[in-house]
Amino acid sequence: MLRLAVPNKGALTEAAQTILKEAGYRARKDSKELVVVDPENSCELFFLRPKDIAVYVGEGTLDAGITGRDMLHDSGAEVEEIIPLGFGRSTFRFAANPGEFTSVSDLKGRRVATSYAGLLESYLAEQGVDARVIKLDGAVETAIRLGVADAVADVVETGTTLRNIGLEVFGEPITHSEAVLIKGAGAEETQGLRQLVRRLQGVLTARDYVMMDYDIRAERIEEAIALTPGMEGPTVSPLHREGWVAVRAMVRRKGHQQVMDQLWELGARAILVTEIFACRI
Ligand SMILES: Nc1ncnc2c1ncn2[C@@H]1O[C@H](COP(=O)(O)OP(=O)(O)OP(=O)(O)O)[C@@H](O)[C@H]1O
Ligand SMILES: O=P(O)(O)OC[C@H]1O[C@H](OP(=O)(O)OP(=O)(O)O)[C@H](O)[C@@H]1O
Ligand SMILES: [Mg+2]
Repeated sequence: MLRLAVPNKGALTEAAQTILKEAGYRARKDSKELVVVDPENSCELFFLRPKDIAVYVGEGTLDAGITGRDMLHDSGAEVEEIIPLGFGRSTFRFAANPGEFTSVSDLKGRRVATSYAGLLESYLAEQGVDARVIKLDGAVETAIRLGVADAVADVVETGTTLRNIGLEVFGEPITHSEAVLIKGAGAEETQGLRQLVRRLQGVLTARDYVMMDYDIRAERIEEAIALTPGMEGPTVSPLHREGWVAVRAMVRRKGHQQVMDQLWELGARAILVTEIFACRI
């Protein structure tokens, strides 16, 4: 039985559920369901607070989990990243009233509010800056206006929250984050976990690629293959038309319209693009 931790609340919840569903695992019926047993996949899904997930996985009570990279660093748990999952992208940054600070070294002796104290403390120590860390649970941006802190260190995605309260980022980003699949540091990858990883990689590839089919004159095939090299090499089949071949290859979704334009210029016709629903590469 694979025991997997999934965020039950917050920014990662919906996307984590979607990717697991696309990978063939059972979804929960409503947000009050805390454990879902999925006998068909020999899996139990535990819906937990995203910040607690690294702790459970690090303690070895759960085999794997989906959490944010920033959260896993913050927890200090003995876990390792298996694969990045491509959603929940954010940066973790300092912010303050405009013009007040320009770099982390300006924070010496000042108060910095955050809900990621572990991450912030280790960054400040690394930078050799002695500042006071004020631990808050959330909505930390307000701490400056309320006089509890001189600066904040928080998750920034679009920057809207900061703008709304009149704060500006300063200094280098502390870390870049996205959702990741984690397991206990040095823990053995069970058959169930290997299957989960393969399925998730399949979903990620299916999201990143499209399938492209086209017909082209045989003498232009090498130029066409240079544009659509595929994974192992494209499938080239004879066409029931003298001097023409049919080509099928996986192409990166991003930029596939440009590839179609270039193929058209080479004389390719009947260029079709279809979604890949699932795959194992
Ligand atoms: N607006 C956002 N856009 C993208 N990712 C985000 C955003 N806010 C948070 N994240 C990321 O999502 C993960 C979980 O953060 P989230 O804010 O959901 O948890 P939390 O603060 O513990 O929960 P809650 O906000 O419910 O108290 C983190 O890795 C964080 O980087
Ligand atoms: O740059 P933005 O797109 O505005 O996103 C960043 C905001 O999103 C998160 O807040 P969340 O909703 O999780 O509330 P919290 O602060 O209580 O955790 C984060 O803590 C920031 O406040
Ligand atoms: Mg939050």
